[in-house]
Amino acid sequence: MTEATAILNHSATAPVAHKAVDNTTIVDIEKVVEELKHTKTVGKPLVNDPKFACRNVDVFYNDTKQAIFGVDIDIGKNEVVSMIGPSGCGKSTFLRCLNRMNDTIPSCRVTGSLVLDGEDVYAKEQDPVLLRARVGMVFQKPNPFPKSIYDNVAYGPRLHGLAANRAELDDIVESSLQKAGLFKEVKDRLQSPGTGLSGGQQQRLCIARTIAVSPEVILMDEPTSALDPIATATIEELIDELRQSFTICIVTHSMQQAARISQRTAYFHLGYLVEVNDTKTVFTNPQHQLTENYITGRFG
Ligand SMILES: Nc1ncnc2c1ncn2[C@@H]1O[C@H](COP(=O)(O)OP(=O)(O)OP(=O)(O)O)[C@@H](O)[C@H]1O
Repeated sequence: MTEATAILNHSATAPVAHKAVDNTTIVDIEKVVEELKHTKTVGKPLVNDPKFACRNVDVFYNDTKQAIFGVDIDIGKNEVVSMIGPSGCGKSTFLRCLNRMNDTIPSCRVTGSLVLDGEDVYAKEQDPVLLRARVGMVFQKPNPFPKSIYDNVAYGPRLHGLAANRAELDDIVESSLQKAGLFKEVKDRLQSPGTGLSGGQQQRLCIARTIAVSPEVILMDEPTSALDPIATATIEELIDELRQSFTICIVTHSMQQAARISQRTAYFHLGYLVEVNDTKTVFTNPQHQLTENYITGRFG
């Protein structure tokens, strides 16, 4: 158990002071917003030689609702960054900026700069389909295509012409299933429907499908929230292995999960990026009062 996890476990069993509604726990949202407007993100939002460099990112829905305010953050190579914060604070909205998934929401507008290995993700010449192969995404609910296990994984390589022949495609399918920790369980039924697998297996199939196009970054939006603890543990182990080859950003509601799997953790609040730091620091010595309130369960 990591120190950060131990502290979290302790706070989960500590007296639940946060449940008492008294003057110390009532949050004056307007005051908080006013403060956040004038405060820079604390901790270590930037890294040397980032994979992703995001600067002054704002996101609007319907031009009237601003969901993300001036976010500056780097995502380092081969690191897992967790994004945590209360419901509605903008974690998923920000994650979706990284591979332009927000383009699929007509009312959504993103401004600022998001640079992947020196390339502007929002440049006119950027093809979002190719971008999403480089920056893959795994969703909350496993969403295999209504196709065989084999065809789920082969879908992306076929679309992007990554295999010259059937043998190459077979190799990509097998190695992707291997990396996703699923091959042994499905090798004798590759032609069976992907939807016939258990929830945890389906999520690993979706991870295999993402890996099959050799992405550089994998975005995960609450990838284990629909899974039982055993399937969750399997995916968490997998994330740790995948970090050797990929950069990973994960949105999670589980602080224990963030503590277990990520090197840095980013705390969002009301659309502002309040704090980013080494995961251990965030959970053992948070620098911002709002982060501390959240991790000790005062709100969220
Ligand atoms: N398609 C949309 N249209 C309008 N507003 C939206 C849309 N999607 C999200 N929002 C709003 O943007 C804000 C941020 O939402 P988002 O889903 O990014 O938060 P979140 O932190 O991921 O929340 P949760 O943890 O509950 O999933 C919220 O106020 C939400 O209501």
